[in-house]
Amino acid sequence: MSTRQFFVGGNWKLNPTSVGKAKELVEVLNKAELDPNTEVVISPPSLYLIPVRDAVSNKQITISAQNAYYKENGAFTGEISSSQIKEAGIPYVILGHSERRTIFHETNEVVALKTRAALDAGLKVILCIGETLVQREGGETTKVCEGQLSAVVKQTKPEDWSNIVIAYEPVWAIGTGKVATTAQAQETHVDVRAYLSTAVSTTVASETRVIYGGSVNSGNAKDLAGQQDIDGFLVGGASLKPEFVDIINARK
Ligand SMILES: O=C(CO)COP(=O)(O)O
Repeated sequence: MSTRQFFVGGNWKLNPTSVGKAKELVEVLNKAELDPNTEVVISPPSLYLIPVRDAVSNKQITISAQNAYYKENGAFTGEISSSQIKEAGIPYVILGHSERRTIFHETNEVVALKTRAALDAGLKVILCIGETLVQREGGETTKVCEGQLSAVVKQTKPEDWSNIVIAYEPVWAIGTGKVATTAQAQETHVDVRAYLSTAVSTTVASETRVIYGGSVNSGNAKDLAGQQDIDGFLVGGASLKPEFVDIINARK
């Protein structure tokens, strides 16, 4: 097994519907017995970042924003910046989630600029990549993931990668109940490492955590977590349920 620490993130997306419910989710985690070897990160909507930060009592759990703009300040109505997130004591930001790419039209280049800005502000980045069903069926998975990564490679130096976790999230598996098979996920993770090895360095390829996202639940997490190149998960729907604890403990 590698020295890469197992990482489980809960991407709450635009959930739950009140700060009280957000605190209830935190309470479940505060009381749970979590595998001390897993890094646990929860990502509430921006408005709940600070109350959730304050509600977390288990030091093993840290917080992530779900997005950040690449400008530090200015006339950008509706945006928040990485430096504001950092100042609020939030260590992580998710960037390039497929919902941002698809619904909000974020290009590879915009995601790369956001990554650069987040790293410059001192945040750690959960960088999401992944192909659509049409792209997978067209045999383009590797090409698509490499394109998404190469835009970020252009904006970064090898040393930046210790602050990046790559989340491979095939779009066809997100929120659909169709999880990638362990073989499909493992194969793409190997391809991601092969790409990093040539585009950045062999050290970055072997040390960067590559986690999987897309319909992960307590029933499939153990099998996926047993794969050599799957270093954890980014969980959507199941991170809002008590089974999130079982996913955190998938390697226990
Ligand atoms: O998008 C995801 C995590 O970022 C995955 O969502 P689901 O776990 O709901 O499929």
